[in-house]
Amino acid sequence: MKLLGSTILAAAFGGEVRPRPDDLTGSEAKCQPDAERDSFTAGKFPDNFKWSFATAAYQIEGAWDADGKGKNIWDTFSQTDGNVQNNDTGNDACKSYYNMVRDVSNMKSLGVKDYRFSLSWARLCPTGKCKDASGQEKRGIDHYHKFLDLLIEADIEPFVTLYHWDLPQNLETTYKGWEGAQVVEDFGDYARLVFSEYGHKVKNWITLNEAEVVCDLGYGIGVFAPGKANLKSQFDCRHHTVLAHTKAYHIYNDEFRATQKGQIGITMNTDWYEGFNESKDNYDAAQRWMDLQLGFWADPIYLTGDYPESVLKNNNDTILQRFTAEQISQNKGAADFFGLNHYTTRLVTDGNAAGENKGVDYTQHTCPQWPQAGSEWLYSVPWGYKKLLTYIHNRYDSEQYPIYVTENGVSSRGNGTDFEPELDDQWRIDHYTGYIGQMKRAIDEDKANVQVYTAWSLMDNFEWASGYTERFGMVWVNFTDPARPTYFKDSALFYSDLITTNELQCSDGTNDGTCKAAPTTTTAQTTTTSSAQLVSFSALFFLIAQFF
Ligand SMILES: CCCCCCCCCCCCC/C=C/[C@@H](O)[C@@H](N)CO[C@@H]1O[C@H](CO)[C@H](O)[C@H](O)[C@H]1O
Repeated sequence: MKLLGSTILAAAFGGEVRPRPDDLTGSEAKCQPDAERDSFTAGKFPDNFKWSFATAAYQIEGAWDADGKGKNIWDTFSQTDGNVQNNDTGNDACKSYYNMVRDVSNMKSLGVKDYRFSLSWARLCPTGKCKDASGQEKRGIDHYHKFLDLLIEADIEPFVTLYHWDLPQNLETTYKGWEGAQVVEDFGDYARLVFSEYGHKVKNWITLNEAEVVCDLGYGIGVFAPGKANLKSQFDCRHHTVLAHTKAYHIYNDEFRATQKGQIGITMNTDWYEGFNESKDNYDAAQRWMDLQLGFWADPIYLTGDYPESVLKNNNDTILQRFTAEQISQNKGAADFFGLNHYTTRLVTDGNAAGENKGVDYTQHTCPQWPQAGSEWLYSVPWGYKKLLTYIHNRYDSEQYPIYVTENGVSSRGNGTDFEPELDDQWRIDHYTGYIGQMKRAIDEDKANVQVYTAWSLMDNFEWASGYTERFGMVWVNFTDPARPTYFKDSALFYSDLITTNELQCSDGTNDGTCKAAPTTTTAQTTTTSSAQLVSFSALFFLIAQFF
């Protein structure tokens, strides 16, 4: 493996480069290279460390109306013109519903031992109502039995996510989905069905994937399903996701744990938010972002049972429902591990508001030096990952709640076509090497108890509102060919090597324990995006950044 120059790295990330919202000049201290901060170590990982791949049902399965499956909110959203780039849908996606053997055999060839995937709620219970047999769909239930049997036969351990964004449409139509309190009960019934059906085959359960994205993008600004834009809807959704997780945890704990002997947790997503400089106001502003994006779920479950102080202080009870004393005691400690999805970093400044808004506002910034991936929001900043892991270790006690990294990865955009697959993704290997190296530092230097690392994703798939324009996979999928042939990218071989040896090599192939991070540079602006798109993406990001 060769260390590529940073210009190539930056250009190859996307092929087609996105507009950037950077407002920093790059001369700011935290944008500058820092040898100590940016270097990372190679070498062996702890024994029993698990290397996994992740996917999600709606993003890979297709077969959107096969075998009695009910419609879900992403079917509705993507089948409505104008919601997804190119009006792409997940109707067929990677056709994994029909290609279970292909997916398992790809993993087997790569030496994969652990695989995270999600169940489609509406495949098991078409209306979302799972309480009794009349609401359940046997063909859907049988499908996942077959898939689990294939995994087990291939010696691949399943990590199963119950909810990865595809809420049965009926629940959205009947009581506004995650806005309605009834969703907590219905999610509990769904969880009970899943544990009782599959609990003898599955020992690792993840209740919800990225509730923050579900609620903020789906109900708060409406760029994801179900496409609502309302502050109260967003916070009702947030509140109900905490309660839904806690409900499922206690069902597992009380009814299944003793016999099934598995573990259960939630997966939260967060960027690393770093004070722009050492000023206390900026440090506090960054902490407020951490509280809102991560602490909203992590504090109730792993710390106090209740929302972080800044969240309680800055949101009155007409917006944010408060937990009862009983709920607080049910929330606290309701997990066996700390599931984390992490992709990128932001610098934060305080809004400098006075009066009653003091300590409320903040602004995010990115450095022009940070290489941008194929997704506009994703900048490659490996040092932020180490800081985040250390923060989680200290604040949420990773000795008690081991950290399972359930997603980390990087996208390309526009490089290669289905007819000319771009399988040389050394830039992706360099990105993973940097992030995994910084994770190793957090483990070795700061004693963060990280036990699982999961790459997003096994294969290219339906990237939500971006459709098929962004590729996160280590396996290339030809979305034009009805047979959906797949090809290993170079990164798949890199990851396979990591799984087999449990040892990280530096990008230049050396392994003396001290790799130097690849220098970074501004992404080359060779965009082919139209100016109309530039305006809309910038506007969208302005909206997201200003939202809270
Ligand atoms: C014609 C209309 C086009 C509209 C285009 C809208 C684009 C919206 C972009 C929204 C920005 C998203 C920011 C969120 C980022 C991440 O937190 C989030 N995507 C992480 O979620 C996980 O990401 C994986 C890769 O993105 C993967 O998709 C997985 O399912 C998620 O768990």
